[in-house]
Amino acid sequence: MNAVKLTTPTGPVRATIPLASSKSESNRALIIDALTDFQCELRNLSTARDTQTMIRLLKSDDTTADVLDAGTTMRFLTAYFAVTGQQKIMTGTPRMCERPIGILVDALRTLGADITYVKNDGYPPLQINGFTPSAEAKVSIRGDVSSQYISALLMVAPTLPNGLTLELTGAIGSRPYIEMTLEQMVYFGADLQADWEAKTITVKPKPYTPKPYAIESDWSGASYWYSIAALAQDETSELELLGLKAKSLQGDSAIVDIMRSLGVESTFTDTGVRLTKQPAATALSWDFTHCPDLAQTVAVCAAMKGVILTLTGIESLKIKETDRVAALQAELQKIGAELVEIESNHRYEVRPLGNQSATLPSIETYDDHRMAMAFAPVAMRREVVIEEPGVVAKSYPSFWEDMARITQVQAIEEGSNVAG
Ligand SMILES: O=C(O)C1=C[C@@H](OP(=O)(O)O)[C@@H](O)[C@H](O)C1
Ligand SMILES: C=C(OP(=O)(O)O)C(=O)O
Repeated sequence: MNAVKLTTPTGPVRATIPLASSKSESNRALIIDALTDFQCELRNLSTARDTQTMIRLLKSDDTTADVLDAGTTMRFLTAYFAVTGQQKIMTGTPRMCERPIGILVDALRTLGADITYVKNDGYPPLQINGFTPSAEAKVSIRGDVSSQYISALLMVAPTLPNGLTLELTGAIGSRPYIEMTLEQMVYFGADLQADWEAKTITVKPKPYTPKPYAIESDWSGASYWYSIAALAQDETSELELLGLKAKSLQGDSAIVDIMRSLGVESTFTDTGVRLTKQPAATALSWDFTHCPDLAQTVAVCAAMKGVILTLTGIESLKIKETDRVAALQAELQKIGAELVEIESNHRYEVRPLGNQSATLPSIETYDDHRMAMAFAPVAMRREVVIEEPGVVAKSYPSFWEDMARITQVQAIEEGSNVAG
């Protein structure tokens, strides 16, 4: 087995963490840059595999674009290649080919794209054959499956001859990601209007203006450090996370509010944010509709702290890198907690059972970077093994190097006994 064993630190946990930059902001900036013929100067692009894959595919003349496991790369490039009239086969990992894309393909077809499915209707791989702009400039689209379809359409909208009006139907999930898209578009000169009451977004046809753009550090990646601060046993522990701003485009900056209840105080500085410890609540309810990527972090943190956590808005977790609800249910048991469904597909509860087993827990990661990083902070309370640690490369390649700043990260070779 390929794994890492994490040791429990003795004494206060103190470190300055550089963090990866946001793959969400990076991938949007890259699409907009491509639409300006690569005239923007993008600074601090993410080293995340999802972003590096986007860079590689934007430069490639290959007819097959393999996005690996990168959801934004799949959705954003499908819209970009379609409206720029490129012939491409879009594919990815087996899991990517189980993640739905029919809602985006239907919308692009309405706008004039010729797209066919290579295997299963509604799922990658897809073949993009060309684009004949239709007179239609209005599209209705569901808002409750993935906001990435909406962001993908919005970013290409200024290049359409008649612009685009999107009518969002049903509940809207991950809204801060749509707002991030709109803010980046406006920065690059887009003319648009969003009416959240009427659930309508209108984008005028108008070319983007090339400009320099600097990407912020990743708040989703920061969440693991918040969990580490919350679980650190020494009350004088202190972490500084570099490159984060109080006013962020990223909805996952909600971790500041969530972690206040779990015992972490945030102080913003000129260089980032300083985390210190404060008393924690014994129970917490949180709606993750608009910050789904934080759910695993908070669930594991609550389980280890003995906090009863009620989670709502986690339906979309089932169609991400893995079924994250099922993965959490299986792995939380190994650290003496359970994730119980209270109300069908809507309300869940993390119940810490308080019976930590003496056996060293070995956490499976299901090809999901967030499973690895969400469970790593367990090491603040007890030794833990994280299997297939390389999964972190999707969003935060230097995660284990950063972990080594605060604790011992021991690589475990294939076939060795981890029970020691
Ligand atoms: O637009 C984005 O950058 C993202 C949107 C979210 O996906 P959904 O909109 O599918 O929830 C989030 O989970 C993902 O990690 C990144
Ligand atoms: C869901 C995620 O990414 P994507 O959907 O872009 O693969 C994530 O990073 O947690």
